Amino acid sequence: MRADTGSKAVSTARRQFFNEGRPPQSLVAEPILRSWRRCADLGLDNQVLPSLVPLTEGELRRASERNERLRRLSRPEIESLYAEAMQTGCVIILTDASGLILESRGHTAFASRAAQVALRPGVDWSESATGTNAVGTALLEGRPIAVHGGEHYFDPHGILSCSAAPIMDPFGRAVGVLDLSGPAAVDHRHALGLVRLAAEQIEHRFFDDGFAGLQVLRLGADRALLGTAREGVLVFDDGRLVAANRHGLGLFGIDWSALGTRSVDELVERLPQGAGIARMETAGRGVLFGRMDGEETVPSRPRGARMAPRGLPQFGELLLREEDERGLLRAVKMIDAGVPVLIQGETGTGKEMAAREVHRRGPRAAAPFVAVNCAAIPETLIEAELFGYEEGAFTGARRHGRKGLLREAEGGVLFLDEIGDMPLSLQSRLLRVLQDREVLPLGGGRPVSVDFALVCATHRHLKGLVESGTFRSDLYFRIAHYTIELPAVRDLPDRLATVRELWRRVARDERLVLTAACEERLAAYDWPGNFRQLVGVLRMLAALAEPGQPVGTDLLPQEVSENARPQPARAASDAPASEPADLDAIELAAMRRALDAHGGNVSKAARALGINRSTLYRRLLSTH
Ligand SMILES: Nc1ncnc2c1ncn2[C@@H]1O[C@H](COP(=O)(O)OP(=O)(O)OP(=O)(O)O)[C@@H](O)[C@H]1O
Repeated sequence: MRADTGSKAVSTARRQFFNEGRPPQSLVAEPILRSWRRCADLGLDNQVLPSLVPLTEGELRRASERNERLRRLSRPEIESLYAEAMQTGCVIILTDASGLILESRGHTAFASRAAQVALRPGVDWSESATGTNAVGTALLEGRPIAVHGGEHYFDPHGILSCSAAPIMDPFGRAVGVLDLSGPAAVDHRHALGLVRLAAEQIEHRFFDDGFAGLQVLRLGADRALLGTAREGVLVFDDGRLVAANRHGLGLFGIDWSALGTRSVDELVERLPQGAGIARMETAGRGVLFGRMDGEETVPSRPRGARMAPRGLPQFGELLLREEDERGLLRAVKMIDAGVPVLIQGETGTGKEMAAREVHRRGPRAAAPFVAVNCAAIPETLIEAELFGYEEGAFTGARRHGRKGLLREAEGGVLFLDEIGDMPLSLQSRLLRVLQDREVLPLGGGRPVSVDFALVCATHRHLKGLVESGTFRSDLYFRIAHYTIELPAVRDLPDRLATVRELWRRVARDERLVLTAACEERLAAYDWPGNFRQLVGVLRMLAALAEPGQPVGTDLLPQEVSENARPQPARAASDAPASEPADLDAIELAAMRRALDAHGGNVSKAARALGINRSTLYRRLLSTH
């Protein structure tokens, strides 16, 4: 249990530990105290924050490249936590295995405060460099941890409240840390649960790439967990356990040290044969359900994740309107014919997802998809990033020069996100490349011919930018031959169905349900951050949900529950979601009212309604 980390208890603990040199008695949690001791042993002075010099842009880029897989697998979780971060004024941080911050996303106001205490990309947050902190301490302790305010070793870090979970690869190595950090003054009670769950999802994704030639067993005490991130995964090489996730190890009460030493028959009587789920007898752990990964039998992604939802048009994983689906199918043909595609839409409407899917379906699928966010790269660097440079082109240039992203997209698709933010000078250079199909690297050298298909995206009104003179009209006409406008969530024709489908994907457990009222509020909200924000909120609800206990409106972020536009038609209650006939809805509403009138006493409400207690229970709890 967490010790009382109220500021008074922590101040007393700090005084005892740092000023009086004696161990504080149960005023801070054991892991925090252990960490303080480690830092003191290293000779760190809690009042003097060491100067933490961030990596240079180039060094950080190389560190990011080395961690490309971690970043790729973490991206969906970071996207999902983004909504939470924006609502609670936090930032999401991804670090490498040593605690070096690779990425930080979220609330800009807090991000700039955090940067003042060096909580920003390129800085080392290992415990030995930065004292007790969620990232470094989670890495050393090997488990998720929250560090609030004064629990940080260094005094200036008292402004932070951070929750972090290490990300373990299938071989039990910590490959990074996911962290949610915010102001110490705000109560971030769900943060630790959210990062723990997100880290679990990322760890599960490590198994998606497959283990050629090895036997991958997916198992759980409940067959419904198979195919979700909560399933156990064990990988055997010639009968020996060589890789696993935490759940798989937990099912047998073993840890990572079992890798390489345990054999399959020490764990299960025999592996499931053939396709489908089998009951498995285990050595001393009762009956489990399991199935083997096989080419045709077991999809590596969660079951049903790609199933077309009833009546909702889809393009890959994107939910959209029928006309958009048709438009994107045409975009694949455009790419094939060498015509650039422009995708417009508000933030979070799936522009990048759409571009990736267009690439995946097109003739260039086997070649790279290179995404460049024109708004995220500093103006001074974007030219070098895009066009590459020769050795010694400018101070700080790499020894052997750099190829540039345009050439890295050779044969594939170049995705220029936020093209509306591209500086005018670069627009002319890009236009020249598109006309000549040649790139001239910075610092001279010979022009190099390039072959890539171009997909651009923007949330801005590009035509308006042309009219105001901030976007070149000739470039506009070059890239906007074929334009698609992705819809905002509020413009979708069936928002309830969209909410339900996204919930099905996010919850991945049929026992997790939303009440009808909750669904309706979600469908009625305007979602300025569109799908990204909606998916983020659904993930948060899924993290809080308990199987069999419908998630009600009380768990919705205030912003959503207060600003949902009232839906006409049926009166929604906080009873489990279903698609009731009107009579059902009326009946449920009556039951709700009776319950309210009797202070939640089911016996009294049943009596007032003239039905028996078990009928009322059943009716209220039924999900269909
Ligand atoms: N149409 C959609 N259907 C389902 N999920 C979506 C859709 N669009 C976006 N998402 C979700 O939102 C996240 C963000 O999507 P994406 O990055 O493609 O949006 P974007 O329009 O490129 O955003 P931005 O303009 O901010 O860069 C995705 O990871 C996904 O979870």
